[in-house]
Amino acid sequence: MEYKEHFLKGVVEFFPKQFKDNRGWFMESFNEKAMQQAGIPTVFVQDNQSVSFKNVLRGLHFQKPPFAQAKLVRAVAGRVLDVIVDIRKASPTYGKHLARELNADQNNLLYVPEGFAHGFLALEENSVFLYKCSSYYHQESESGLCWSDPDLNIDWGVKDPIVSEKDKILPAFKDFVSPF
Ligand SMILES: Cc1cn([C@H]2C[C@H](O)[C@@H](COP(=O)(O)OP(=O)(O)O[C@H]3O[C@H](C)C(=O)[C@H](O)[C@H]3O)O2)c(=O)[nH]c1=O
Repeated sequence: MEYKEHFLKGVVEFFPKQFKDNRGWFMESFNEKAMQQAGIPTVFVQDNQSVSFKNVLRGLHFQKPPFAQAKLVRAVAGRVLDVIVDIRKASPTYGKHLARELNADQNNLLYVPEGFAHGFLALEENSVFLYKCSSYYHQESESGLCWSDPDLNIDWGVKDPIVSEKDKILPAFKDFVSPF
């Protein structure tokens, strides 16, 4: 499977080959060997799926160690703007973010290591987001950062997304002490 390493260390984007014929198309959406070839040692234990109306923004979320999660994320329907923020204190790209469109045409997948806050904006109605996690959900370990934080300076392309009450009160980056 073709892949590309991004400037944030450990972040890899995969581009599965689509086999098209007169019935439609086929692709391998996950292949452990492809992960190993990209130098990713992760074992996944949980799949998550969410459906979002257009302009829904979920994030920026992470689980604190020892329940930190690496994720392999993709849009299986619609389009999303996926954003990850490096919150690894010792990283030279601490506080920097990557924004990538994930869509059901390209079927690109993004591998997000532990130590990143993650969120996405649904660019189309009923965008279906499917992702693998390397640790189980642990509600008490959930944390996050404010999606519109001025210091993170993320251009989401929308001014007034639909955000959960929980996400509306996530902390500012300037007050943040990373657990990574
Ligand atoms: C994440 C999760 C949630 N839940 C329950 C808890 C709530 O009752 C309900 C909705 O959860 P939440 O509002 O946290 O869902 P999202 O806002 O989509 O959260 C996710 O959004 C961003 C994009 C992420 O990267 C994380 O995986 C995750 O935080 O599902 C579970 O039962 N298991 C789970 O693994």
